[in-house]
Amino acid sequence: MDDPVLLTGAGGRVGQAILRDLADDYDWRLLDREPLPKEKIPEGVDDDAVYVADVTDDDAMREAVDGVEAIIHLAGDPRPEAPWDSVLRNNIDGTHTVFAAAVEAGVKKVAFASSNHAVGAYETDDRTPDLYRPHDEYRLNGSEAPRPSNLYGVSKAAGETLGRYYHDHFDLSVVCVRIGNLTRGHPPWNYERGQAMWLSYRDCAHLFDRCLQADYGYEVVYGISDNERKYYSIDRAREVLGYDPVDNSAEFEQHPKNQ
Ligand SMILES: NC(=O)C1=CN([C@@H]2O[C@H](COP(=O)(O)OP(=O)(O)OC[C@H]3O[C@@H](n4cnc5c(N)ncnc54)[C@H](O)[C@@H]3O)[C@@H](O)[C@H]2O)C=CC1
Ligand SMILES: O=C1O[C@H](COP(=O)(O)O)[C@@H](O)[C@H](O)[C@H]1O
Repeated sequence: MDDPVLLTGAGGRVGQAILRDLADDYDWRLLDREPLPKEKIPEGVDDDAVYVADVTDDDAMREAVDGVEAIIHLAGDPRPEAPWDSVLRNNIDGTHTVFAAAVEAGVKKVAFASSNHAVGAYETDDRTPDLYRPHDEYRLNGSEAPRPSNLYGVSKAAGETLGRYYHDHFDLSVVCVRIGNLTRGHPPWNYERGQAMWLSYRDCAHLFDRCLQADYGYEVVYGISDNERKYYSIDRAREVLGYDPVDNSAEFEQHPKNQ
């Protein structure tokens, strides 16, 4: 990719996982509403490529996307318990502003950070906890309709729909990644749901790298490692994006203290 890539929410966990492995692979433009401390900015990223801005600010977003080839849009309120006023502003309005600025500037593709919480209500009482265990064969594959767990999940489903709209009407390539549970170093201990949807840092960076490199129209994929316990299929991410994860939460089943 010759032209810059804009990373919104660059100072957060997902943004930092991406930059940890891909710092040297792209001409990054980093955006976050919080000023990024030095240690969060990779060497080689100039000060003028770092934007302190809110994604709901139309003018700031217009400036940030000018000349950009692709966007990884992560900025937003990531809390499953986030209240409506926050997800409405940061997640829905912010995502609309990013997509609108993208099409106006002729950006080619946007990878949008959606969430497992867009589909959390598939985890019904009769399916759980078996759903989280290796023997269970139930799979969500990305073609199912959203069934949000909470208002945060509603905001992610809205982001996916905005992506569909901007793809269908403006030919923007959009991939919505329903990210599972990004945890550094190992999956969450004593949390079967978290182990089933674990996304390791290196698989996260690889997945978003594939989102930048692959050709697609509009896609919804799951962003998890190749966990034995999975109830999200990663087949579509493999087929369309060439995603080839290396981690599996089963390799970390026991807390080191209990081994
Ligand atoms: N960490 C995870 O396991 C998962 C994360 N996601 C999604 O991935 C994205 C990133 O999540 P994390 O890195 O975990 O969150 P985080 O809270 O660590 O990072 C989010 C970053 O976005 C910035 N931000 C928030 N609102 C903003 C706004 N209006 N304008 C500009 N910047 C803003 C924050 O300052 C922060 O640096 C979020 O959209 C979240 O919903 C989805 C599923 C799982
Ligand atoms: O979307 C998100 O999902 C993960 C996993 O959800 P959890 O309810 O099982 O913890 C969450 O950790 C993350 O903060 C959130 O953005």
